[in-house]
Amino acid sequence: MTVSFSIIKEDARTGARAGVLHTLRGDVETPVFMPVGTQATVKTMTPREVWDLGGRLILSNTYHLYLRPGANLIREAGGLHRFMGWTGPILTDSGGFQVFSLASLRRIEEEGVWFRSHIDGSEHFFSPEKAMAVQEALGSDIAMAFDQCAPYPCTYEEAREAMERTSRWALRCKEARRREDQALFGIVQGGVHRDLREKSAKDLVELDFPGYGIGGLSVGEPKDIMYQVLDYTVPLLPREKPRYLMGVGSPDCLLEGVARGVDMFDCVLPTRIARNGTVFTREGKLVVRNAEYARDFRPLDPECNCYTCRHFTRAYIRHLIKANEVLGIRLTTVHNLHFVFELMRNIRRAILEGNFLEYKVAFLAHWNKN
Ligand SMILES: CNc1nc2c(CCNCc3ccccc3)c3nc(N)[nH]c(=O)c3cc2[nH]1
Ligand SMILES: [Zn+2]
Repeated sequence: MTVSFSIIKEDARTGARAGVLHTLRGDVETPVFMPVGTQATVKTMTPREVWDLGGRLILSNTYHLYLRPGANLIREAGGLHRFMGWTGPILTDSGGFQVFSLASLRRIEEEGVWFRSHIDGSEHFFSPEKAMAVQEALGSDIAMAFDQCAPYPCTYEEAREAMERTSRWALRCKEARRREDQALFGIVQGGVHRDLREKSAKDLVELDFPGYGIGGLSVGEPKDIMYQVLDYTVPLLPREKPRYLMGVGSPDCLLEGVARGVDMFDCVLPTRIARNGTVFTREGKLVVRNAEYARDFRPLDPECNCYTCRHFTRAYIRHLIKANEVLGIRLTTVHNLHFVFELMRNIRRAILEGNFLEYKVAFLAHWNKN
């Protein structure tokens, strides 16, 4: 068995659950936030630092690694784990989303997608079979099906076509599998249309995947629309399988997603905003590069006990960032990753202790203060 899921505790008043994702490279406590390692690195962090902060399952990307350095090179290196020095489990996204969002799209056909590389403009073809071959060369523990994520907004017809193609491609991905040591998760599409989401979930559940991605969200729709779609989509998925809300999210979205029964999340936000000098605090975001912090000798977040907050001040970190010193964005990244991992630890503890709803209300009261 490659990946299995155990539910430890289900919250009595919300859809939240605390669980364990069992993988061949170790167990992962859920709800889990997966830091994004787009180009085989969680930017500015060593694998040891990601692990020490609490990272257990990281995300990488088929599209990026296929283009550079190439799937065959990574296969020759012994696979992605050895190539990047990460011994824990890795989940790879199929590239479906990146081809549609990053590459200059050429043509979508039933067979697959022609696109131009965002790196050098060279022309490439991706299909469900190709996406599976690349993910098997990378050797990730969890591969995502090659899907078509409809943009937001889009017409009902566009959402229906993308959803139906995603279902057909999910079957092709499942049939293209060769590795026994890699799990394949299907991805539910259907835009913001309940009937399309129901059909998508039905198609994918019939294929009996070990876990399910919820795609097509966090693509520009208002947050309350995303929450509404989750309200009716999560219950369509098997209770005993993990649900992965793709591309989400900020602390408030993590809490709202957990409350609706989501187990897995990934988002570039914590690491991306860190690189432009913005950090998470209990009271919301803080843009430490702003002039107001030039003589502020407090830690980024007085309530945080991360390495950055225990040793450095806002004034020092602001100076480093203004001076383009690499240490600056390393320190903000350490803090943001600690913040999100600590949030997920607190969420899981609250579910186990039966006070998740109180924790969520209290956290959001501070988070939305300004
Ligand atoms: C940000 N909002 C959002 N992200 C979505 C993604 C990508 C998730 N993040 C993967 C990643 C991997 C490495 C580097 C960077 C990102 C999706 N992926 C797929 N396959 N399908 C989706 O519908 C889909 C929808 C999304 N919405
Ligand atoms: Zn901190």
